Amino acid sequence: MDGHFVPNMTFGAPVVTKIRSHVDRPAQAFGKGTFDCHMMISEPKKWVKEFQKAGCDLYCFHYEAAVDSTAAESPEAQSETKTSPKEMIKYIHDQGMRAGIAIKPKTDVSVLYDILDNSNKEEVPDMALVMTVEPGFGGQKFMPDMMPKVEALRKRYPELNIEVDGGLSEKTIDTAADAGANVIVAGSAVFGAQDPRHVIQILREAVEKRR
Ligand SMILES: O=C(CO)[C@@H](O)[C@H](O)COP(=O)(O)O
Repeated sequence: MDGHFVPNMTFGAPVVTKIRSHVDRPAQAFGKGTFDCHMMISEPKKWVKEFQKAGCDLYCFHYEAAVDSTAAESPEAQSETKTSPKEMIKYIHDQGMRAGIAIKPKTDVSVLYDILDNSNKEEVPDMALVMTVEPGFGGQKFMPDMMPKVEALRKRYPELNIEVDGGLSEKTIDTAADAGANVIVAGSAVFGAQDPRHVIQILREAVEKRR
């Protein structure tokens, strides 16, 4: 979080470097030890190389940060720092990382279809993240009305990694897993638990039993 794309700030690459020094790299894609860095930032391209050096395995940027809504009306207003989603994905792949693309709650899921249907695999994301809260703060309430987006993606892309983030817990996991989510982000439910391992196990089993 950069305090600009979202109204809050979190840590950057130095903290990722430090944690990486304690966690082995995953043996395979999405394996144990995967560092999935969700970049809630306005200039996602700027930090790709730095996060790659820090030990990030999957760099997930926001669709909304990679398109410039002012460009259609006024091409000269387009910021030089904007890079299209397809270019972003290729750039992330070129740095040896997997790529994820995230959408905020107000963004229609159909914006992802063109990106996912691309025949050039270098430009296709390895994961789509459907935000189930407005990004910016942990501890918010899960938005079940985001589930049609997950269902639509799962129906159209049976093999796609579909992540959900925001308000996931033992109470909401079945709704998300039923819709087709298979990558689960949980903050409060895990870090606030007396037995975090147990919560992780519940979340993991909910996804695995639907495979
Ligand atoms: O980062 C955000 C939103 O920006 C959060 O969604 C956390 O990543 C997950 O936190 P909980 O909702 O699980 O507390």
